[in-house]
Amino acid sequence: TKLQGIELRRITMPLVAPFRTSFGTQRERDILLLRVVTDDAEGWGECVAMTEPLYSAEYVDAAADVVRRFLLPALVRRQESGGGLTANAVGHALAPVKGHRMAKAALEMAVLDAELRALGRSFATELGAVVDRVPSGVSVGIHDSVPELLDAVGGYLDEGYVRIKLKIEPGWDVEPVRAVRERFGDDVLLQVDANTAYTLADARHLAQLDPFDLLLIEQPLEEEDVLGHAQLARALRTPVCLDESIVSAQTAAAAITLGACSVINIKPGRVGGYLEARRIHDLAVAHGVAVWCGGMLETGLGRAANAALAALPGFTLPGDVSGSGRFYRTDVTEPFVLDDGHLAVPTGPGLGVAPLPEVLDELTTRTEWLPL
Ligand SMILES: O=C(O)CCC(=O)N[C@@H](C(=O)O)c1ccccc1
Repeated sequence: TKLQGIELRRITMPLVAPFRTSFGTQRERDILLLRVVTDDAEGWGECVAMTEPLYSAEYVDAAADVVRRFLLPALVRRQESGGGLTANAVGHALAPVKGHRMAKAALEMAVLDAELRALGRSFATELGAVVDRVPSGVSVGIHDSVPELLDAVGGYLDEGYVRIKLKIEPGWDVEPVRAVRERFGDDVLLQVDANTAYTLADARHLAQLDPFDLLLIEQPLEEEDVLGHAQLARALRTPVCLDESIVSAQTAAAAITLGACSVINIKPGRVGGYLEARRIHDLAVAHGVAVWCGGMLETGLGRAANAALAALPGFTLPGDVSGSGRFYRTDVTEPFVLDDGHLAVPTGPGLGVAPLPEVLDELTTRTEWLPL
């Protein structure tokens, strides 16, 4: 397919409630969307980078800049050298640029969406989905008090979410977990996410979570401390899951081999795209490591692609693939709505969803057309 140009579009979406994690509180999302126009179709990509580099080194202004100055020219060079621009070729064409995986993922996603729409094939079919609906877990932020947390958890369980993930940090960990277990019982699927907030010195403290039968503890240590996670895993009964540390199939292989994790949270943006996400899935399955699909407060565009990914056979744990209403009053696409604790995997060509023009225009803060 021949690329004609790319639109960079920034939208601002207010969150239905502040979302507090160990690295900060978010009240709105400033999102970069890419619209790729080819001879045959157009495709949408969503960059999951946040406004500030607090989750990882990427941030949305840098993503827009690296697309404009380095990633798009790399695609132009590839196209001018006669190489067809399929999604499979995008990763290779962008490889000389170091890092910026969320920006690369958004670009690959848009090219893949255009390619699949032209072929009339869904993301689910392309990626290898084996189910048509996926179980929805929900991520619950840090609250000001345990009663407020319990109200939030009760609300999500009433909505039908099949798994609860609690954000934790030093000073907000054992007590909220114990309170959730006491109020909602031992059968609720429950896990925690530290977003790198602890150190190895906290091992004995984190072992106090072992009696609560958690599915996993996610990314307790800093992203580069793979060996530390291997040591911590030996000190805990709760399975260790990695998020920020896993940026590629190569780092996933190393983490698994070093015993740093027994579960992996796959986020396509963090690893450079949906094709690399599938490689990590395949690798994890080969090693008997469970994977689940993480979330970055995506709009319905990223949510559609995540639901397709979460339908692959190795995604044996419920992911953070929540309904649109978890974060947004109005989604940029038709909203994803929980049905008996599950989301339907889109079946249409490409993402199977597209922005609603009037909503998109209302949310747009900036748009920029880059011709090739
Ligand atoms: O369901 C969702 O989309 C959010 C899930 C979630 O908690 N995401 C966290 C995370 O650390 O995984 C996050 C949110 C925003 C930005 C970075 C990270």
